[in-house]
Amino acid sequence: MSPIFFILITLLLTSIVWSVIFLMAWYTLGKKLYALFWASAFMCSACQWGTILLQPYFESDVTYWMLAVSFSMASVLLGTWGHCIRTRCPINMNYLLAFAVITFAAVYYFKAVNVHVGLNMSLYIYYDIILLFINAIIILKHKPKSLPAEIGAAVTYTVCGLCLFIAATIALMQGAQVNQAYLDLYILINFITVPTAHVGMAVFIIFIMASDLAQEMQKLAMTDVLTQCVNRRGFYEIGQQKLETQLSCEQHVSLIYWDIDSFKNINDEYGHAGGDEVLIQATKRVRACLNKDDIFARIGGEEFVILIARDSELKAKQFADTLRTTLASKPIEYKQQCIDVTASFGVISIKCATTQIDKAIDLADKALYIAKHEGKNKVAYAVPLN
Ligand SMILES: Nc1nc2c(ncn2[C@@H]2O[C@H](COP(=O)(O)OP(=O)(O)OP(=O)(O)O)[C@@H](O)[C@H]2O)c(=O)[nH]1
Repeated sequence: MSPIFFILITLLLTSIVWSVIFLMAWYTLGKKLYALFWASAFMCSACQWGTILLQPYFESDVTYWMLAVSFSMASVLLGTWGHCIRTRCPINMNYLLAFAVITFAAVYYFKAVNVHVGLNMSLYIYYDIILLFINAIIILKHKPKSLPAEIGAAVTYTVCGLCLFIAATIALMQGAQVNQAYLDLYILINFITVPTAHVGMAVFIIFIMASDLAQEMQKLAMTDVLTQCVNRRGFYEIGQQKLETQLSCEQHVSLIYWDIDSFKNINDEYGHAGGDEVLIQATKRVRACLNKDDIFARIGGEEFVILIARDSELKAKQFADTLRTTLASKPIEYKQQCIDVTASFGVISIKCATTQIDKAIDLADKALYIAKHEGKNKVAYAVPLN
């Protein structure tokens, strides 16, 4: 029996296994739609290898070829669709579908109407190659800093695309009729690279899903459930890093420590649920005033810190007063009742990138203590940390 038969059997079985794995990943890892697309992509791949294995049983060579071609194109298209969904890439899938239909029609034309072996063997592979390159770009471009799994997947897609490009070009070089020498070379390159690329792509996609999950978990571990702010642990982890980057970008950095005034009284008057609602609404109001890069953390019951960077020292200093007036501007509604809320603020300017964030928090906390002692609903400034 030809070794190609065994390679095809291996490809068929591994495609089925990958499809089942992606189906299970869809079920267990939060029913992400893109996992379903990848499961279908590998199922189409299995159908493609199955069709090739069953070639001797087809009465019409055109039917056999067009079926194998459609499974190959569907597999790459569904895989790409999955990546587009995961990365929220704005590519209009209708264009890729239309491109697939045109390629399919062209392959049919050169297979059944005006026979040209080189073209009917290579055109659909060129379609697959273009999609593989698109995949690599989508995966790398959607975030400023790609995950190692994404880099690995993009490299695998690119290498696979390049190998297929060589194989397709050799197939095309046959011209209108079969050329045995080119055909043998095509088969050699194809069957050396396809199994490795196949396994490589599947493993990297699984690795991407695991990395996404790890990132989600890490985000959850650093998020306060009630207010959706960063929690104490998260602030210590990202605050220091942020401080260094912002100061190196010549930004003016301030740390604001604030605390809702007489929160115990709010709890006593409106109950714990009322207190929780105040925390939620107050943080929403504050968040609406922040820039995208500011870090907003809840580090205690009704105590928060914000690390901001502004292009002038005055803006960075005055920002706490904007927050104070915003919070006090109107009462918070809770069960048809109005709760007046104010907060006190301690602010410290940080000028040196090596400043330890916990030292800055300590000094801002001392300033907050002064604001409380001066009658609450106030902003107090600590001596800047040089
Ligand atoms: N509703 C609610 N209350 C909380 C939460 N965490 C802490 N608290 C309450 O917040 C209150 C904080 O009270 P204090 O530390 O005395 O502070 P305060 O009443 O705001 O007084 P000042 O800070 O001096 O203005 C306590 O009664 C805590 O039980 C929470 O997640 N939800």
